[in-house]
Order: sequence, then structure tokens, then C-alpha cells
Amino acid sequence: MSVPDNLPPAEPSGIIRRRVGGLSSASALAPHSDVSTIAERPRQILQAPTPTQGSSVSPTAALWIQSRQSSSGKLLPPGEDRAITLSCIRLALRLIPLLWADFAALFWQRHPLRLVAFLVGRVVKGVLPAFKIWAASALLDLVQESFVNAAQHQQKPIDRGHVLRLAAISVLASAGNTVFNFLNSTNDTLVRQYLTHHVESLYLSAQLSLDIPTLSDTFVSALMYEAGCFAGFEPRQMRAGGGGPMGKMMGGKRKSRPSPFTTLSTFFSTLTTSVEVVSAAGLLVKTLRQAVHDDPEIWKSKGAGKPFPWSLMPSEPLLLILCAFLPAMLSIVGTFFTLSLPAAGGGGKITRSGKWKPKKTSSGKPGASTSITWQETLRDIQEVRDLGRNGAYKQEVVLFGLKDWVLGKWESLRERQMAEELKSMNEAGVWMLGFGVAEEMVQTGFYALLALRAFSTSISLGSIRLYQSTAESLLSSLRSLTNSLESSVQALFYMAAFFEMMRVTEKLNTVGRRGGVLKVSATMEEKEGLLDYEACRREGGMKIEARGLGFTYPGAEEAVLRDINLVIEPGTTLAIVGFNGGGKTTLVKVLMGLYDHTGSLLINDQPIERFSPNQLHARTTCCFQDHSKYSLTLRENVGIGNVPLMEDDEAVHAAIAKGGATSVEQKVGLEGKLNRTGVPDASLGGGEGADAPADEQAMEQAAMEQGHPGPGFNGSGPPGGRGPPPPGRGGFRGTSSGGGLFGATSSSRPRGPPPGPPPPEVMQMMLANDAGASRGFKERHSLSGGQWQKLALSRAFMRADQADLVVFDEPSAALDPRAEAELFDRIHALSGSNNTGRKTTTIYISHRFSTVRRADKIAVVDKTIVEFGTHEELLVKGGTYAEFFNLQKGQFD
Ligand SMILES: Nc1ncnc2c1ncn2[C@@H]1O[C@H](COP(=O)(O)OP(=O)(O)OP(=O)(O)O)[C@@H](O)[C@H]1O
Repeated sequence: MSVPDNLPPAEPSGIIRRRVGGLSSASALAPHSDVSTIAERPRQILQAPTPTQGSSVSPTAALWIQSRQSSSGKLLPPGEDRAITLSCIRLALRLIPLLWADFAALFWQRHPLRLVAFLVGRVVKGVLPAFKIWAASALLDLVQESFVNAAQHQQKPIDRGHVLRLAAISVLASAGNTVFNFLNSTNDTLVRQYLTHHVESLYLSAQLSLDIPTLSDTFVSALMYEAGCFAGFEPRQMRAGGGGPMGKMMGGKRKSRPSPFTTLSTFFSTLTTSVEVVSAAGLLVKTLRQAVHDDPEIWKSKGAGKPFPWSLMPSEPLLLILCAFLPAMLSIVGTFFTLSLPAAGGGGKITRSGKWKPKKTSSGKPGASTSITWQETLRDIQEVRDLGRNGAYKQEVVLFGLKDWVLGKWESLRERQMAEELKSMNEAGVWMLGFGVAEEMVQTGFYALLALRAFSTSISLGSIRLYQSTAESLLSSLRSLTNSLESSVQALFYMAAFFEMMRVTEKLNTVGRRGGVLKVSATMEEKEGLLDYEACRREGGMKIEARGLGFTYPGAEEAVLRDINLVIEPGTTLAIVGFNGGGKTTLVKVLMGLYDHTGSLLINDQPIERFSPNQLHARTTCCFQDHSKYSLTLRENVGIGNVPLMEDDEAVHAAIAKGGATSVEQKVGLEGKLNRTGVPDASLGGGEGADAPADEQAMEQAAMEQGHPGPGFNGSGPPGGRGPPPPGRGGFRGTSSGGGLFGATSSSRPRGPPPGPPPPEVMQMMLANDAGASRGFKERHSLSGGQWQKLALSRAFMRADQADLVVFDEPSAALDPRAEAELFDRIHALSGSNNTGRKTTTIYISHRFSTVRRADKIAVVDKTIVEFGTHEELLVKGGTYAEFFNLQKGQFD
């Protein structure tokens, strides 16, 4: 798939700047020059692999989609690292000019000075080691000179000033390195906090502002997931060979939540290692020039006049250059090769005996669809785990004796996961082993060459040391550069998703609405032509009119609603009845403007698209059939229905009384905390869900630390993580400052004896804390189904006084007969002309015909409106309504 040349120009930089003032909505954050695109993008991009000429896909989105395409043309599941191929790198490079300004603005906003310090620290840190090596080798030369003088009994004067200067440079470089490490780690912590906070708040804000149709879009949900990877909310699936040694140790397969800070660090560690590569290469050239200067004959091939193959023996400097670069090249090629292998997942099935049988593929290489299988396996495992840890399932697990079934299912899924992991690990592992052994062999050859004094004897000890140190540094810097480049490439795609998501406009926010008056490509002027709902109100009520209204759930083949024609006058009470699955709930959600629709929907004679959803929703309230139970206080559970009045005791009490929940308030108290499951939930107790991100972040950092140390010069182990450090790493490079950027993380870890059972007094303390925690748990109140329903009703009543449209979806399903009768009295009191002169339109769905008959109008819904009229009219009609009514009536007679 290629991106058309005539794509619109990239978003000008400054998007983030414009967002600073108001983070409340994605659209406010991101004025998009082409507001039409989001609604249409998914279909354009996912259904047509090649965007057509003139397509309005933004260049960033197009590149992002392309990056997710596998060789088979299918899309990688969101959150999966891309295979590192040449075309993938090209895509990443094309993203840089589109993203850099937003990225810079994002970080610049929070704390520019600290960011500058962060940047300068990285550059200086890249240069300091070269100084240190140079000074140390020069000192060694002086030592050698004094040995030679002593051996030859010469009394040459020692240039003390020179020695002191060199020593001072060496000490200053070491101290500078340590100081920079210290300052960087403090600064890093602060920068991390600022950035994480900022990006999380942008992400959460965008997530909260998007409406249901937008979030149901496959394009947006994938974008959202990958933006979540960037924000550190969602884990991503790394590839074999990625993430440095940690990735390799774990077979290259792990979930990781890269935070924005990790992304930033990745970019800057690329910078630092690049500086190190340049400075090390400079020193290497200097040493070789010195060697050639000392002995011009050195370039001559040592094989001249010798029989084949000795005649091919290159000159010593050439051999040394080859030995210095070959291991690094092998390492880089090896890493990129393993990263270009397809991701895990091989497909297969669970046999009757419950064993996982992997599928044999003809190519032996799983493709994109199998990596989707892999992700599905992980998701299934998570769901099954949840059966154990989520208290909401406990009662059924106990009652139906699900323990063995859950365990069996979990084990077969885990077996499947391990089989898939092993397969992928083996494939990548064999290649990595081959490259690793070859690299070690060449490196050992390099040392053998030095030991054989390949250089002319005229060259100084310091120069040999300098050569050796810089060659090693170069090698390890290049290895680190490979890793950080790989991470940078992946980070660019997640970052692209993040910035694209910031530009997503809600579908229902006039643009993208298919049946609307406004064109799909509405301009800002047209949008500004929105009607003010408050000016269009009808006597404190709302007239609703549907003409040929239809609705299909995203991804579904069949429409749930079709050709709905209906008029609901202000102040009317409409009851909706029908078969299960007939579309009643869907219809009220469409009428409330929560879903998009086909056909037309008029509110007070104006198309609904002409009103801002926020304004409409401010005049609507609803008690949903699947109402939410919040593990919050009772006040919050009710006050959510009208947040500005949440702290108004009088309003909350009144709503509670109307919802029939006064007895619940008496039992629990307004500030009493509720437990939605009724059973302690492991995740509430700080289980793995709560801790996972922090752990994974720490792992990520540990991986980065090992993968991107202050290479070579800082005395850490080989970044490739393969085997022990090479010989000859002592004297000049052995600081204990650790890995620089992430040094503080590792050095701050306790290094004590392995953990054993705690001493009795500690155990006592832990038990006491545990008891405290469970006391905290017991303070949460569990409610009955009917009590929860009364709270949901109270929530709806919080806004009922100011609402023009009040909707109740099966409000009395869990209520006792008295509560039900009282509720319907209140519902009917709401509508019609009341004392306030307002006409509230009320819609309720119910299967209780004793209450339904009281409604002004009744609609029987079965995908469309099959009957409509008053109770009496429908009875006379003798259709479905009459049948239902008589059935229920018969049960009482
Ligand atoms: N989120 C969804 N995504 C896809 N399909 C859905 C979704 N919600 C409901 N449906 C489907 O839409 C149809 C209508 O569902 P709806 O909830 O509107 O029915 P209902 O008449 O309210 O049923 P009930 O009387 O059982 O509450 C059903 O076939 C259901 O499977």
C-alpha cells in the first residue's frame, strides 16, 4: 500500500500548544483541519488497502496504518510491535517530520528547563567517556616512557605539569560522569513524573470525550489502544530480540507498557550513543593515524610472497579495523534479523484430552492472523484468571462448582500460550545463537591479535590500550544504538497513534453523522451554525419525531432497528413493550442521541445533528437497564446523575426519596462506601492488576538499562547480554556508576541476601496491617439487587427536575410491588403539565402491563414499531399487545 502523493499537508505544529488551555475535550484539544476524516477513515483504510487518489486520510494515519500491515496484507493486532524491515524503517523515517513538532511541544510544555538539562546531560555524557579514555591512555604512555627511561638508565626530566593535567582530566571526566549520572537520575524522575502526568491526562481526556459510535469504530479502537501504549495505559507485545537482553532472556516475548518517558529516554539514549559512537570512532581514527605515522610500513600486507591463503592476509591496521567492526556488524545484523521475524502465534487447537496441539504451517512462519490468535490466547487467559480474582463471579463459581472446569480451561490455555511462545522462541533463538557465537569468535580473534602484538613494536602501550578501549566502546555503543534505534522505530508508531487520537473528533459531534443536515465535511463556520437547544425548547418538554429511523450495531450484518416512524409530543408518557431482543433498549438509546442512526430524527422539529450532544444530554436523564454499580460512596453513586449538585445534600436527599432509596441511605449513610460485587475483589486489594504497570515499567527500565548502558566506557557488562564481559576491561573503564540514564534504578535496588521468612516481630506487624486492610474492606457495604436499582433510579431523578426527556429502561425489574407502584406514581407525576408548567417527555420500557397501561401512548417494538396507540386502542386491535396484556391478566384471574 502506498500513500498517495496528494495527501493533505501534515498538521502544522502547535497542536499541542493549542491544547494547553483546555484539556476537557479531544476536539477542543485538536482542531483538525479536515474534520471529515475520522468518521470515514476506517472504511477507507481498512476496506481499501490502497487509499484512493485524493483520499482525505491524514499522512500520519496513512503511515500508521501501513506500519500495521503485514506481508500477507492483514493488519497486525493493535499493540503489537512491527517487524523491523527496511520498509518499516522507511515508514518510521517518514513519520519523523510529521511528528517532531508535536512531540517537542508535548515535552516542552511541562518543564522546558528540565528538558534542556535532560538533553544537555545526555550529550555531555556521550562525550565524557572519550576524554577519560584519552587521558588514561596518555597517562599510560607516560608510565611506559618512564619504564623505558628506567630500563635504559636515562635521567630524562618528567613533565609533572603534563602528568597532573592528564590526571586532572581523567578525574574530572570520571567525576563529571558520576555527577551527571546523579543529576540525571534526579532530573529524570521529575521529568518522568511531569511527562507521564501530562500524557496520561491528555489520553484520559480524549478517552472520556469520545462518544459510543466513535469508540465502536475499529479504526478508532485500534488507534486508542496504541495511543494507550504510548501513554503507558496499555501493554504492547514486543518482538523476539527486542528490548535488549531482557527481551532476549524472556524469549523476546513480553508485555510492556512503554511510558512517554521511556519513549523520550529511548530517543535520547539514541542521541547519547550516537555521540559516543562518533567520539569513539574519532579516537580510533586518531590511534590508527598515530600507528601509521610511527610505522608507515604497517599498511603493507603481511601475506606478500606467501602461498595462498596466507597471501590474502591483510595489513595489520586493516585487520584491526575489521576485528573492531565485524562483531558490531554481526550484532546489528543479528538483532535486526530476529526483529524482522514474524511475531509469535502459530494457531492450533485444544484436543479432546485438553492438550494444545499447534498447527503446522506450510512456511513454518506464522503470519499476522496467527499473531491475532496469539493475542486472543492472552485475552482468554486474562478472562479465565478473572473468574478467580473477580469477586463478582464468586457466587456462581461456588454454586456451580466451577473450580475444576476453570482450572482445566486455564491450564489448556496456558499450555497453548507456552507452546506458541516456545515455537517463536526457538526460531528466533537459533538465529540469535548463531549470530552470538560468530560475534564472540570474531571478538576473541581480536584479542588474540592484540596479544600477538599485531601492531608494530614502535607503537606505545597507551595507544594499544586506547585502540582496544575505543574499539570495545564503539562495539558496545553500536550495539546499544541498534537496540535504541529499534525501540525508537516502534515508539514512533505508538506516538503517531497518540497524536492521531488527539485529533479524533466525536462522530456525534455533528461531523460524520450520516443523516445530518450538515455535510460530512463540515467547515468550522457550518459547525458554528449549530442551534442552541435552550432556545428551541418546547414548554419544558421535548418533541421527538423519527422518520424512517434505522440502526445497525457496528460490525453487525443485520439492522436492529429499521423504518421507525414515531412522534412523541412534549409532556407525553410513552411505554415501549415487546419481545426480548426486539430492540427496545436500542431504540431509546438512539432517541437519546447516544448512537448514530440512519433516516432522520427530529428534536423539536430540528434534525438532532443540529444540536450539540452535550446540550441535549444536559436536558436528558435515564435509568439504564444495565445500570452501573460504582464502588464509591452512596452520595457519589447518586450524585453522578447531576455532578454540580453532588454536594448539595438537599438535592441528593430528594433524589434518594424519589428513587425510593431512603431506607438504603438510612442503612449506609450518604458517605458510606459501597462494594459493587458483594465479595472482596482481589483487584481492590492491590492485586496484580494494580501493581502490574509499575512492575512492567521497572522491567522496561531494567531492560533499557542493560540494553543501553553508558556503553563500554562506563564499565557495565556487554549490552548484548551475551556472556561475560570481555577480558581487558578493568583499569580505565571500571567505574561503578552503572548504566547512566537508568543507573539510579538499578543501583538503588536493595542488594541484600535472598528473601527468607520474615522474623516473628515483622510477621506480627504484617498480620496487623493485613487485619487493618480487611477492616477497611468490611466498611464497604454490599447491597441487594433491588437496593442497587433504587440507587440507579435516584441517580436518574437527580436530573429529572431539569430534564426535558426522562427515560426508564425496565426500572422496576428488581423492585417489590409497593416500590414499583410508588415509582410509577412518581414517573407519571413527572410528565404532562405539572405545577411548574413544564412538559416533561417520559419514555419507559416495561414488561409489566399493569403499569404500561397507564402510559399515554404505547409502542410495541420488534425491530420496527409494529403497534402504536393507547391501551384501549391496542386492546381493540387484538395484536401482540392485547396478547401480552391478556396473558399477564390471566395469571391473576
Ligand atoms: N452492544 C451491542 N452490540 C451488538 N449488538 C447488540 C448490542 N446490544 C444489543 N445488541 C443486539 O441488539 C438486539 C436488540 O437488543 P436490545 O437490548 O435493544 O433489545 P431489547 O428489546 O431491549 O431486549 P430485552 O427486552 O431483552 O431487554 C439484540 O439482538 C442484541 O443481540
